[in-house]
Amino acid sequence: MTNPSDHVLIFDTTLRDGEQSPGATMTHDEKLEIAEMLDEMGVDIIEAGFPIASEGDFAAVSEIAERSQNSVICGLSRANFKDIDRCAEAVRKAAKPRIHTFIGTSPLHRAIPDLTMDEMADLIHETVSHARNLVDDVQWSPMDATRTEHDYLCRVIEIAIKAGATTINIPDTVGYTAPRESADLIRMLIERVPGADEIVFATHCHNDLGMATANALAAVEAGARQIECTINGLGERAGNTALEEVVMALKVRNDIMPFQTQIDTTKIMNISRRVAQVSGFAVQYNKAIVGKNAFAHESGIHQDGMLKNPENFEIMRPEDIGLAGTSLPLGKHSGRAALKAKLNDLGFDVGDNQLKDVFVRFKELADTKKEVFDEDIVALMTDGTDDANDQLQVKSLRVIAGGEEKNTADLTMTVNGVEHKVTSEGDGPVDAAFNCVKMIFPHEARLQLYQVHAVTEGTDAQATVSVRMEENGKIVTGQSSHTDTILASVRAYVNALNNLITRREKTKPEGV
Ligand SMILES: CC(=O)SCCNC(=O)CCNC(=O)[C@H](O)C(C)(C)COP(=O)(O)OP(=O)(O)OC[C@H]1O[C@@H](n2cnc3c(N)ncnc32)[C@H](O)[C@@H]1OP(=O)(O)O
Ligand SMILES: CC(C)C(=O)C(=O)O
Repeated sequence: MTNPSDHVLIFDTTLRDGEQSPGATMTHDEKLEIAEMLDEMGVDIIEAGFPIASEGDFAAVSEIAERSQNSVICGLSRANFKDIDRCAEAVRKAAKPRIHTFIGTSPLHRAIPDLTMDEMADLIHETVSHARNLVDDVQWSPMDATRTEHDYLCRVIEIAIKAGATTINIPDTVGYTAPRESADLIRMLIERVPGADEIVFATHCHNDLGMATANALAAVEAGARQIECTINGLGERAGNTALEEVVMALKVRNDIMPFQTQIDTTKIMNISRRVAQVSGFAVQYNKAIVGKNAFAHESGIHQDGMLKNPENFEIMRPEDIGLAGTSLPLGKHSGRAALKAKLNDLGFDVGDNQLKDVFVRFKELADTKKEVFDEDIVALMTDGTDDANDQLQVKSLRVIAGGEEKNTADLTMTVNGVEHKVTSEGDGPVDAAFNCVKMIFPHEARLQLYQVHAVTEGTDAQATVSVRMEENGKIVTGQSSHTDTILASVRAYVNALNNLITRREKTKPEGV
């Protein structure tokens, strides 16, 4: 018989098993902050640390116990009185204290303290009884349960229940089990262990084979009613079951997994970011639920589908986990629908022809950049170059720069449709390229300002170049943006010259 209750308790062990990830150590204050966030988001039980491990761990568990408002506060202890007493002392001030004690029961783990099966059974009875004399809420774990002989597992769980354990946790310590086996194990224990219906079975899965979430959910379907998990799946080796994954799976697929948690899912994103910061473990981009790309769509077909109806490509709303919304980052796979939506967002009202033109330049840019940012789009829209009616047009540019030698540029430009190719030297690549322009289009205009700034971050950022020139007291400007700074410079310069030509024509005396 499976457990008839549909409420699944969420036991978070970010501060204990999560902190055991090499390098994830958190400071005292960071632990208090994370515990407060867990408490506020509705976590039923917080495993705050391993009090015997160090003075620091003891202090953190004690202070979290004192401060917690809603959650049960739990500490871990080995199967000895010293650990259990220290743990009891640490959780003493909690409104709802829990002692969690464990010992490895599989053949491999029984060999560590070198105990016979009977000796270990006696030790379990003594230690769980001792813990139960100190607090009412005792959790016991047969470490490496999934590699423990079933008969022995049933025997020691029965002993722990009789000694007063109120929660029996079934750890898949080395991430070895698989969903069907995880469910069968819980079902077998519920059927065979006397007193199983009096306690809560918990599932504690590791992710060594990438199955922690699936194994935890399978255990719940078989009757477990407590999931042990961590924020971002932090934990020993490949980590633990990720809290955000099991909670959202139960929410999104409640039709086939009709279980409830009391987690306020809108707080997920915030705590995920904070745990990533304090642990120093960045969340991978494609991580389920909390990865940067979990609610981002770059490809045109998906973006178009998302704009028509978000349900086309999203099974949950970003707001459900506390994100402001879906993002449709623009890149080389994007299409016109997303570009138009972005232009509208940025305040540009474009007609079909202009969209067609901008789209061509956008694709050219996207081919040279990983991601096209809002600033890149603004730069594309305000770029003064590439007007088909311009008298001067840059066709190609090649520069040889660096080293001791003078820099050289080869420029091909058309003047009123006639192609010119020249080569020139200069004091730098920009100077060499500008000298080429002067050879093709000689003029007396003075360069007053030449300014470059990166529109976005990174070495593939677009550079926006602004040029100001003066001729007979008249000022003209030119602008261009490109990931190639030298090309942007030449195009800005030529843009200013085209504006100068237009200005000359407008101001020339009539009849001349
Ligand atoms: C699967 C898990 O996540 S289990 C939790 C793992 N977490 C940690 O280990 C983090 C905290 N641990 C620590 O700070 C230290 O290991 C301490 C303070 C607990 C112990 O430190 P030490 O006394 O130096 O022992 P050490 O770490 O070298 O070895 C562990 C000892 O605990 C014993 N032990 C391990 N598990 C248990 C257990 N459940 N019950 C009783 N004894 C145990 C081992 O047999 C070994 O004993 P020994 O020293 O007599 O050989
Ligand atoms: C202490 C136990 C629950 C544990 O962390 C494990 O077995 O992975």
